Amino acid sequence: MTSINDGVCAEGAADDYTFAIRQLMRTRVVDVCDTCDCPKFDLILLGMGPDGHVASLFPNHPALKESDDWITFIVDSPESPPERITFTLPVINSAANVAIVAAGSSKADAALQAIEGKADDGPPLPAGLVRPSSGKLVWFLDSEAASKLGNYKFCD
Ligand SMILES: O=C(O)[C@H](O)[C@@H](O)[C@H](O)[C@H](O)COP(=O)(O)O
Repeated sequence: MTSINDGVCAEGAADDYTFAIRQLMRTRVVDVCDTCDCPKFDLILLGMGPDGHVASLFPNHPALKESDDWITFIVDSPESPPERITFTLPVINSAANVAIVAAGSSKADAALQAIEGKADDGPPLPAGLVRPSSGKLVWFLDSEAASKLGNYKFCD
């Protein structure tokens, strides 16, 4: 378990967390992605906000485009707390397995847009940008969160 250093600023915490992950890769606790230098986690488990954010990657935020750093920081999160650190999309998309869990009707529009890309013409939601390059993505939705999806078979 690697905890976030909350005794430093967000930028320092992101650097410390990156260092910790690098150590885990050196000691082979965490694999390296086959196609890039990112860590390859066995499983990344994500919640999704009603706005479609995952991790602390919010819609239209520049952190969504971060492609150099494994872990980045933000100081202007639209949700409290404003200062956060987050895995970047390249790390999430390097995982062997990614699970996104969403429950409740407040997630229905974002689930539709992320999974089917249909809700509006805006840019893709962060959750819709989760596309593991060689891993598996599984969504876990309750019936309310899945209520706007078409053509899906649901298990009980
Ligand atoms: O501070 C945050 O960014 C949120 O707490 C968050 O990331 C959360 O995981 C989702 O909003 C889904 O949460 P629920 O599944 O509990 O609705």
